Amino acid sequence: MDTLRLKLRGMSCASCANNIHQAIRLVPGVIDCNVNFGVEEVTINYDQKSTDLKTIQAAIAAAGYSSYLLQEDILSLEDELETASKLAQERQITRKVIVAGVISIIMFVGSIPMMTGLHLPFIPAFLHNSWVQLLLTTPVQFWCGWTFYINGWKALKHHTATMDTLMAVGTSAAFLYSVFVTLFPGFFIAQGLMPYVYYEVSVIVIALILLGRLLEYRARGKTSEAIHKLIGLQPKNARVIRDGMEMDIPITQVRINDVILVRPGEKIPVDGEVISGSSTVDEAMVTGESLPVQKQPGHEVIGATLNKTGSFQFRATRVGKDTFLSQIVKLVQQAQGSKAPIQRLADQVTEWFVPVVIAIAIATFVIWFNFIGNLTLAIMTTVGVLIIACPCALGLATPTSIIVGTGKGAENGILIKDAQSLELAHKIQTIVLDKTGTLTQGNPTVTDFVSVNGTAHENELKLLQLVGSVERNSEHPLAEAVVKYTQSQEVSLTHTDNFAAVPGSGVQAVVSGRLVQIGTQRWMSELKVNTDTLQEYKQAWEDAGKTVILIAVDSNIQGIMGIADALKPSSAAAVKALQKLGLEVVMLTGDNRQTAEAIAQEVGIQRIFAEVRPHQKAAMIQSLQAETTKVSHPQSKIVAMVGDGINDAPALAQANVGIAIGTGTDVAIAASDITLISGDLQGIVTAIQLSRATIRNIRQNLFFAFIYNVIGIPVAAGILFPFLGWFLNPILAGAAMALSSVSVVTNALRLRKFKPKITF
Ligand SMILES: Nc1ncnc2c1ncn2[C@@H]1O[C@H](COP(=O)(O)OP(=O)(O)OP(=O)(O)O)[C@@H](O)[C@H]1O
Ligand SMILES: [Cu+]
Ligand SMILES: [Mg+2]
Repeated sequence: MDTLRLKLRGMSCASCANNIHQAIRLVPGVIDCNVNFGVEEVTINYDQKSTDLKTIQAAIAAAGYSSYLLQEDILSLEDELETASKLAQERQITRKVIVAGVISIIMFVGSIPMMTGLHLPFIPAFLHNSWVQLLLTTPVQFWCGWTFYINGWKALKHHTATMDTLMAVGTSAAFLYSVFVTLFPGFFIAQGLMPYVYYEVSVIVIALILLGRLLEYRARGKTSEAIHKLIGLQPKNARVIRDGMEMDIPITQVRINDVILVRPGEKIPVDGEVISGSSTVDEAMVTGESLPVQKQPGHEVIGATLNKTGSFQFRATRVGKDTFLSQIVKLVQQAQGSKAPIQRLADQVTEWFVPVVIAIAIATFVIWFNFIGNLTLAIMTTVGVLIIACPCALGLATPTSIIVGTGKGAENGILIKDAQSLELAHKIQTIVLDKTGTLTQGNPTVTDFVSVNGTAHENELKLLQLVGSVERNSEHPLAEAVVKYTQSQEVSLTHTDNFAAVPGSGVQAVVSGRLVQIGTQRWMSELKVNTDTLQEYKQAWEDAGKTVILIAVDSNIQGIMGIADALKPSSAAAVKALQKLGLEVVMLTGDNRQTAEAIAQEVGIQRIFAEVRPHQKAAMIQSLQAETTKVSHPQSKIVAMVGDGINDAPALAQANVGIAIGTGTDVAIAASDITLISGDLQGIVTAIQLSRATIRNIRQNLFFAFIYNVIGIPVAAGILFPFLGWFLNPILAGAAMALSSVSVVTNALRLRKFKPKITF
């Protein structure tokens, strides 16, 4: 299966998105596709054996829309041609709005004496002549309103209808009716009807709808502000040292392994590893981490972050579309193009909307004309229904909020994989935190070491040599800490045989013919190693929240080590904030129960699952999900898992929302639904707050979008006429339509003001 992302052109409302969706689905070999009206993009999953880009593009073209492949290098903004065509389009709409607007005003002013019955000498009477009005209306109808005809026709050819269809039919009806009255006034007089013309209906409605589109178009540009900011972070040039020469080159020419010089106050151009010099770097724009980070040789630097105090040289490790920034941008773009489950309802409504509306319009006409016999009212109510009914705001309601919400997340160092995860996050009931690397800094250090054979330096060193030699083979963070410790004691490590790691228990190997085993108390018991002599140390260290590992040589206990891993400074506050949000916070760890309890107490967690083997972690999540909230209404709980991404992957996948902690550049973005770029747990709180704010915003939008239609259609159809004597003037219907899209997008833009609330 292959995935393809195309930019789309020519959509005017959600019905268009629906049409494109249908057209692509019908291409043999397409597995599924997702058209996003908000970002004007489509994501297509297809089988590359049975179809290709050309066929799919042809299908889109046949449906009346254009498409082109998104650029490989996402960091370069849309190319100039694209920007120019966008500007030209905007200018064209603006011109039409002005023409339609000016003519609207003239016609409105011209009809004042007629409407009010006043004699106003400064308003020339000829303005109300129907032939003059016909002359004024024609350019608006057929120049300003031309796109409605074009798009309506395209849709008709595919046996569908869109907003443009409704607009074309609606305004044409008002226009043609007026032309008929202008030509044959006698026909109406003979029937006892006044020969009124309604040219201004068509003109003003076209002006309003175009104005609405223009405002919506502009506002929608602002929804992706966050991503433009991210892209704009990338510096243009890099100062590389090649063949001993310093030179400034464009960032696109930087290659892997180039040595790059960065001076104080400069942006770091690409990702890399410091080779000389030192400095502090402000990474806030990428990781969300507000404190500057110390950098020394061996440390990784992230492209687009800001160098503060010192100068240094680094070796480029990732360039172009592989940089961390590019990955973030790509991820955010994908998330913005994805569909939130909450949109399903809106989609279903849109799918049925246009045919249903046309049916209501016909019914309205038939009732007013055939049963009541009033042609004028019949025409006006039908036009009103056609104009108020457009579901365009409905198509914007969800995507615009999602675009702003995911962008806002990225600004705060929270990468959200798709709209679904963003939506689900506000429903989380239980949150499971991994201990090591999540609550703690993940920088374990050996703090205590005791050997059974007393403290004679000689004996200690001998044992350390065995321990270090074995642990050198292991990738576990604890092993790293042990090796570091042995190095600090200047023991030389030796060769080992038959190394084996027992996940969740420990490691073993043979060193100079002796079997060395290092691991948990439980494992020692399983191995029948008596550890009684060291219990006192074990108790004391575990109570202090340290991880204890025992060392056995040839099945005899030889030593014990205490390893401390400091809590992240933010952990306790974050746990408290999560509990305040009403979530149950649970700790999950492979470590010993006592150690776990000590840590849990420090951060304020009551529920602990300790000594959980790596392969059991996913099952633990499953059992938490199975816990039901109410007995009468069994509903599984929404559980989030927070882990360091790599070894917790199965648990992250099992959880409803998997949140990975990715510190610096080592992010396992793919494994999780949400990635906190900096290790700060406050990010979880922010993510949940953001999810809540976004969902609230979407609900408001859906309300705004629906309310106009729900109230507008029956009123336009004339339901109130028998009681109050009024129906919705088509002009008001046009105003309501324009207002609905604009109010939805404006409301979505309010989300830009989202700020994480830090609670203590
Ligand atoms: N390489 C090793 N050397 C010594 N002990 C080890 C090693 N690997 C695992 N252990 C022992 O097994 C225990 C469980 O390890 P595991 O990797 O499952 O969890 P963890 O990393 O300690 O904690 P968490 O689940 O919070 O990440 C460790 O606490 C340690 O006592
Ligand atoms: Cu509309
Ligand atoms: Mg671990």
